[in-house]
Amino acid sequence: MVIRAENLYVNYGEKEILKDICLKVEKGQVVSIIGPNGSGKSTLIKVLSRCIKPAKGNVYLEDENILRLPTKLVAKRMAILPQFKNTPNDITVRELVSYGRYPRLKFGQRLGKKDYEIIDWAIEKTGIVKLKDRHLATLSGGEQQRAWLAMSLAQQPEILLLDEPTTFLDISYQLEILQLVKELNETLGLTVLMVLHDLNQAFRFSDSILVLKDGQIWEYNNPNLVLNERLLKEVFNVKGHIYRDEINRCPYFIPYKAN
Ligand SMILES: Nc1ncnc2c1ncn2[C@@H]1O[C@H](COP(=O)(O)OP(=O)(O)OP(=O)(O)O)[C@@H](O)[C@H]1O
Repeated sequence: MVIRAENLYVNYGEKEILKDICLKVEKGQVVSIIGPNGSGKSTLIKVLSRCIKPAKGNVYLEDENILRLPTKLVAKRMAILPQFKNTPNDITVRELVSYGRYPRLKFGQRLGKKDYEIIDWAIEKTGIVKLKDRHLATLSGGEQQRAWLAMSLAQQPEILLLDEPTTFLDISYQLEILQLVKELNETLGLTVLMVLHDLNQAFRFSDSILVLKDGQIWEYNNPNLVLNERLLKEVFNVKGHIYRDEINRCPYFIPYKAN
């Protein structure tokens, strides 16, 4: 397996946010983290990518404790697209995407031909060729989101951690981004962990679903086993009609409010 978390606890001040999280993610899997607002999804992504330290427990990348690995090595293997990004105003899209290559450069080394080819590949893959010379600050939220994803791809990671990658995107780009993530998973063997709010998209694009409720794992299983009336009621406080999408071979539901 590529990522393993053992008995993770995360606190913010006195408040316990994540409690006793144990999970394994196998190489080449797409795992979506779902759960209500405030259930700890972003915190889990942050602790798995060592943006924050756990109060207790450990995260392993293969068999190495992530806290003991050099930052550059972690950045070579893992790219993270956070929910909130500090968007620099004065750089172009292509410059942003090029930052993805820096973990791969040696001290003092400049970007070379191969780096620029990968930068252009990432720009093309995310459909932002026409935007590449624009300043980031002039782009719409969705366009910026694709530029950030391109930067993550330029990193050529083995593991991609995405926190709500479809925020700000219209439905067409939501599907395009998720299809792209799935394609990269299938063609490059990329392991993907992402937070998704759209449950039906999570069921469609993931091998496994990790459900968080009140900072604990409520369920971690394949979409067919995760989606049921109990999930909708106990975790999301809705009712729903559950169906099967035979084209995409996944379950989906149409929700309605309980009361
Ligand atoms: N830096 C922080 N300091 C204090 N509390 C925090 C901090 N970051 C998050 N929290 C709290 O931790 C809890 C979990 O937050 P987190 O962002 O992980 O949830 P989430 O499931 O991603 O939520 P959402 O679906 O709304 O994005 C929330 O109660 C939040 O208010």
